Amino acid sequence: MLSKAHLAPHQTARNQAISVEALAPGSVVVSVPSLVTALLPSEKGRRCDNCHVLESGDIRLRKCTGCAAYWYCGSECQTRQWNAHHKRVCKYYSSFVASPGYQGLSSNERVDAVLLSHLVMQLFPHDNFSLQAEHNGPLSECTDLLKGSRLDIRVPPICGARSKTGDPSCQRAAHELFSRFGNNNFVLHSHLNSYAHGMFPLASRFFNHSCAPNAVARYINIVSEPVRMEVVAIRDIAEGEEITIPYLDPALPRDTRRNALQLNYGFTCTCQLCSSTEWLRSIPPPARGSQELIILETSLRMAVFGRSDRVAADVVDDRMTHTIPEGLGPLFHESYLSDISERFSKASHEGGYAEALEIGLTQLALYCLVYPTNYPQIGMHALELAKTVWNAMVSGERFTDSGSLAEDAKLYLGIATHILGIFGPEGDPGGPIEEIRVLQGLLNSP
Ligand SMILES: C[S@@+](CC[C@H](N)C(=O)[O-])C[C@H]1O[C@@H](n2cnc3c(N)ncnc32)[C@H](O)[C@@H]1O
Repeated sequence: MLSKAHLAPHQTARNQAISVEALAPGSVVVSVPSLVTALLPSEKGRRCDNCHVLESGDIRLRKCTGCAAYWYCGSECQTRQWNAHHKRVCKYYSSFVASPGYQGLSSNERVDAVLLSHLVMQLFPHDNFSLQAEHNGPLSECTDLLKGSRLDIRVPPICGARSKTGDPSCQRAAHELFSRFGNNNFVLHSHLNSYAHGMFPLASRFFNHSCAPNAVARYINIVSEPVRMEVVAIRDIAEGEEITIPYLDPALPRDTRRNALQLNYGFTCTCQLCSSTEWLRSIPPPARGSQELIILETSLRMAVFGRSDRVAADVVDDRMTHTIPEGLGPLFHESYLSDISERFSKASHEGGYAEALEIGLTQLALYCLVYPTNYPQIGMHALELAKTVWNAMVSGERFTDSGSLAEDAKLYLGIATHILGIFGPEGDPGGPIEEIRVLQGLLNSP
């Protein structure tokens, strides 16, 4: 039992997390430390390998002199990780990453190979790879997790003394643990950008998936402490209601989500988004710039904002429920969202602000339909729009209705403030909440 949720039986998922009290948006349902993590290769040397804080003016990272591949913010983190698993990894790490077995893996698989190595070395410190776990210990927490449904898993090589890792009992233990990776592990993020993979067995044990979740995960980095995962309510959750989180991006097309959930987790999603969009077929959108596409995009903005040229402040009203109008099906094809995201990003960074603001508004309308209310990505996009409006205001680019630009910026900033305020700060210092504060100052200055 967690303080705000308890486990109850679930028809198909074994168990589910049920709220023991009414929760308001922004409430932290659970805060749990990581059992084990591994940084993405791009983050090595930028973050402490143990607590994952970023190098900064105040924090200087020092290399492990043994392997020259792990970095620490101080002796506390270095000692903790040494005792947890690094003393059994350090000597073998450089030959491990140069080995054909590791080199043949994709970048995600490489992170999981390192994560598995950390886990095995941590759980079996005396090379007794017995799976007979102590009740309530970390090994039993791991083996208590449901196994994934994939039959084709290929257990990656693990880093450590060859005489130990090649031992059949070690291989068996690695297989048992790895068979739970795909459907239980998490990708850690800071300001919604991924930086590591990690295991949080207690959170895995509790939270089922929904494409229309009422909670999301955020990650908290504190110097010299294990990264914490917090599950935060994004809307009102009633006492007795199931608390769910998204296992994948709900903005992915319905078929893509369903295939991925079936393949990796072995279930068919029956959430409100999946069941209300059964009619959606994969129809490609009309060509970019065509009249048909302009009509569809205008209808989309009308459906969400009640007008096509401007955002409506009440898109963040928790009582608003948006249903996807049937005629807009082609805008939910997988090529469309990636196309407009790319066009918005290009136009908002390179100028051509009028175009950026129109595409960005359409993207916001799409997000309001596919994401649940207060989903952090809606807030992040509203912030990008507010910044783009600000850039447009100071660029000197001429707009037919430039008088409303400052008002638009405030509307977008209001949406970002509301949603990202509920999500709260995550990961590294600065980030969107700081950007909102700066932009608010600029907009309010005379
Ligand atoms: C991280 S675990 C979630 C906790 C799990 N219910 C338990 O009792 O341990 C993930 C597994 O739960 C099940 N699951 C999660 N969400 C589900 C859903 N919406 N419908 C059916 N099964 C689900 C799947 O078996 C999936 O592989």
